[in-house]
Formats: sequence, C-alpha cells, structure tokens
Amino acid sequence: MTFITEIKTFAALGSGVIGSGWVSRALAHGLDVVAWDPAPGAEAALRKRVANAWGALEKQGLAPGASKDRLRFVATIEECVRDADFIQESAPERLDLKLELHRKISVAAKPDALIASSTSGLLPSEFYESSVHPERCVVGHPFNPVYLLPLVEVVGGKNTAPDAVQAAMKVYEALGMRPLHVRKEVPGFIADRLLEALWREALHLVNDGVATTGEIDDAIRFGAGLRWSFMGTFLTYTLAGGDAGMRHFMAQFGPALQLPWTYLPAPELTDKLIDDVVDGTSDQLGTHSISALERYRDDCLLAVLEAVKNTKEKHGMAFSE
Ligand SMILES: NC(=O)C1=CN([C@@H]2O[C@H](COP(=O)(O)OP(=O)(O)OC[C@H]3O[C@@H](n4cnc5c(N)ncnc54)[C@H](O)[C@@H]3O)[C@@H](O)[C@H]2O)C=CC1
Ligand SMILES: C[N+](C)(C)CC(=O)CC(=O)[O-]
Repeated sequence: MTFITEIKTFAALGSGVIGSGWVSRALAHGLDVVAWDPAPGAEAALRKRVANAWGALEKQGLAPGASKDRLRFVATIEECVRDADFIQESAPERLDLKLELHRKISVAAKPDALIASSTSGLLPSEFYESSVHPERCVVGHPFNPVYLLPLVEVVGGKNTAPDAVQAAMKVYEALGMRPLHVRKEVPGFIADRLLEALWREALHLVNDGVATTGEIDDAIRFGAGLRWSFMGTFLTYTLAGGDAGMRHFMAQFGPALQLPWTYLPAPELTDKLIDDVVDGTSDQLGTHSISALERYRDDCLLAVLEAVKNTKEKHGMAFSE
C-alpha cells in the first residue's frame, strides 16, 4: 500500500500546547491547516498561540506562501480530517479517549492518509486497536516547542506497515524535522524514558530539601544542558575517558553506578512536594508571563540551533548528523 507523502493539507486534532505547535510548524511550511478541538474558546486560544510563535518562525524563515491565514478551525472531527493528506492527533494523554478518537478519525480519513499521534508514551498497538486501516497509523512524538525543535520519535504498532513508518518520516523531514525511528514499541519510547529519569531525580532532590527548583535548573543549564545540544551522553562520556575512551570511562565510573546516588522509584507526590515545586518555579518565573518566556525560549533556541548548524558546517557535518 502507498501512503500520501506529498502533503498540502495538514489536519490537527487537539490544539493545546502541542497541537498548536504542530499547527504553527505546518503553517510556516506553507501548508493549509485544518484544526479541531472540543474545548470552548479553543479557536481563539489556538490563534493566540500561533501568533506568539510566528515571530520566531519568521526569524527562522517561512516557506513561500506560508501564512497564518491558511488555518481553518472546524466544528467536527469528520470535517477536520476528510480532505487531509496527513493527520496529527494531540489530544489529552488518556488511552480511552485516544482509542475512541482514533476510531472516528480513521473512519472519516482518506484511506491512504497517514495518521499520527503525539502521545508521549502510550502504545500505538493499544490506542489504534479500533482504527480502520491501522497499517497507516503511527506515533509521531514531538518536543516542545514543536515549531522549533527538530526531533520527532516515530513509532509503529503491531499493525503498522513498515512503509508507513518510512512515509511518516519523509513527511516530518519535509516539515523540517529530524525523525528518529523507535524500532521497539516500549512505553515512554526513548527520549521520555531519559527525561523522566532526570525529572524523577530532580523531584527527589526537592523532596529531600537538597536543592530548590531554581538551583536544580542552574545545575542543568550551566553544565550538561549546554553540551547536550550538540553531543549526547554516550559520546560526551567517551571523550571524558580521555585517549583511552569509553572502555576506560566504564572501568572508572561504571562501578559508581552501584553507589546509591540515584533512586529508581518516584517520590510520593505529597501536597508539600507539589507546593515546593510550584512555589519554586513561581520564584523562577518572577514577573515574566508564560508567553514572554516562550518568546525568550524561542530566541535562545534559534540562537543555539544557528550556532550548532554553523559549527557543524565548519567541521563538514550536516545538521542532522
Ligand atoms: N506538553 C508536552 O510537553 C508534550 C505533550 N505531548 C503529547 O501531546 C498530547 C497533547 O498534550 P498537550 O498539548 O500538552 O495537552 P493540552 O492539555 O495542552 O492540550 C490538549 C488539547 O486537547 C483538547 N481535547 C480535549 N478532549 C479532546 C478530544 N476528545 N479530542 C481532541 N482534543 C481534545 C483539549 O481541549 C486541549 O486543547 C498528549 O498526548 C501528550 O502526551 C507530546 C510531547 C510533549
Ligand atoms: C513531559 N512530557 C512527557 C510530556 C514531555 C514530552 O513528551 C517531551 C518534551 O517536550 O519534553
């Protein structure tokens, strides 16, 4: 079976933080976008979020013909997906909700239109169970802000055709992304397993009174966070082993993994821990609004992306390497 990969119309179901990020990215790439979200006031909220992202997208460069006016907000799931060449669902992270939503989407969609879910870690074999033509259904897990960060994890379920995974990766590449095929269907995929481990330890540090949320964020952004934008943990640690490389690093620091540095189970989310995290992050926010911080974050990301791209070019490397 062949799937549509030259797309003109992008459908977005669910237009919260992630859905609006997909809408912004698709509009910036010169596509027509049709969106649906059942919440009252969703259209106005979506247009506001797109407007807040647009400045960064203009700085990055819009595709010919790209316009915020090519967004159409519709009243039903069927209207949203009927003429779509590619469908991206970004509804709340609930298995029952996604199962029912995908049944309806797949009945109304063109049979060769790829259907993707933004889920952070639910299993496609489960929530595409009632879908028609499940062979074209994948996970396309993005990272916030979706309109700037290139990574998208692509995961197939037990009924997904291998060609559909390849086709979805082609579509995401055309949207300026760096798809990563997660070859085994596991909860949390690759990136969220890593992010969750970090976040769990951060919550323990707050819970144990070791550090505030601000101090923990400083430990990330002035250290490992800087190098993570161009080199991952494995290659970084290979260099940390000196000329002897990873084998020496494993011999030196591997045994430390047996020391009780980290906890595996998550801390109990007591009211005190939740308050400490909320109060700590309120202090970090200060007087800045969320939308002002989104624009600040976007500017920082554009600068980092540009710097990494230019430096890779100097070393004869492509951005995707
Ligand atoms: N927020 C994040 O950092 C990330 C979230 N995701 C995933 O994206 C998906 C959406 O998450 P967010 O955008 O963060 O949530 P959100 O809460 O910001 O947005 C969810 C939207 O779905 C709408 N909605 C409610 N019921 C619906 C239904 N039956 N059908 C369609 N839409 C419905 C809501 O009105 C809301 O606008 C989830 O699967 C989540 O795991 C993926 C990557 C990162
Ligand atoms: C917290 N989260 C699991 C929803 C995060 C993601 O899925 C990816 C991201 O943007 O960090």
